[in-house]
Amino acid sequence: MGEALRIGTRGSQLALWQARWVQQSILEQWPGTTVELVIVKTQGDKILDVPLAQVGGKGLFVKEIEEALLDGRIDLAVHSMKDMPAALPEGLHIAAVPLRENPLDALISLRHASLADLPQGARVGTSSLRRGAQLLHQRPDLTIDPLRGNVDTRLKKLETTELDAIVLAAAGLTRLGLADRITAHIAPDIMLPAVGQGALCIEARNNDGATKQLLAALDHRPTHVAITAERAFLHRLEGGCQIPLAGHATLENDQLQLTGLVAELDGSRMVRATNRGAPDQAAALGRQLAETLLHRGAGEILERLQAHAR
Ligand SMILES: NCc1[nH]cc(CCC(=O)O)c1CC(=O)O
Repeated sequence: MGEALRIGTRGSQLALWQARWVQQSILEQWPGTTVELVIVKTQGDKILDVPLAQVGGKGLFVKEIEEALLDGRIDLAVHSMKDMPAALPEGLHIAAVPLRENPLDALISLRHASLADLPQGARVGTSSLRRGAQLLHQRPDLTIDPLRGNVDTRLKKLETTELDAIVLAAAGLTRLGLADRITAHIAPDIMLPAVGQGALCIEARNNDGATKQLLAALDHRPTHVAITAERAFLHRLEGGCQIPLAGHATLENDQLQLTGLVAELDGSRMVRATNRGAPDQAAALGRQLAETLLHRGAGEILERLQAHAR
């Protein structure tokens, strides 16, 4: 191969770790390839003091990298799957989904051993509507405080503020070599993960057959199938505003199982359901689960949230 393959990534430590991991994996699969990283600065990295829900949502981290991909400044993009909106821009596709890291959320506390051990009225840091609503559903006595910034910044706030605990994705901590900071993993029946949590998304141009073929070697089919179900579920429910929404699929013994939920911001209502089916029906399974939730009251929750956002 003549020219270098350019991987586009954000500049955060976690994003760089993920991009380097993809770079290594490409080199292992295709020795002799030249692969370089191109750091793309995004608005999301510049605005760190405002809740993500107020500054344009999660698409913020992704859009500018996708523009670089569409412009041909990079050949592939590496994202956290969790940060990907359900719809991709015209001309781009998910070329590979590597093996998923631990998908669960983690509680980090300097003084308490688990969520159940937090004292009455404890303060928990998270800016995620999904985490806040599920925490309050389980423990209405808790106070949820906003918490943004990269993983290091958030961990530091545990030491410098009055927070009793914070919640972060186990995957990000593990990748950064910080798994020893995890106090307890939170079981999915208490804290259902975000759609895509723990997985990577490798995105490429539809018209770039060579890169597509090269990246196919990095795909982990069971993870990709689970992600397909989760993202079809997301696609039906994702609207104009941020909502407390979670979705997690697993593939075991060739059976796909998808659980999803939509909650009220304060956790007072939660609509949750599980759907099972064949892996080749992943997208249909996700759409069906969304319809089930809408029928069971998620529609009213979404309408109220949308009215609230206007
Ligand atoms: N919200 C930001 C974000 N996007 C991806 C991860 C890392 C975990 C993952 O890849 O799912 C994180 C940090 C976190 O939620 O703790």
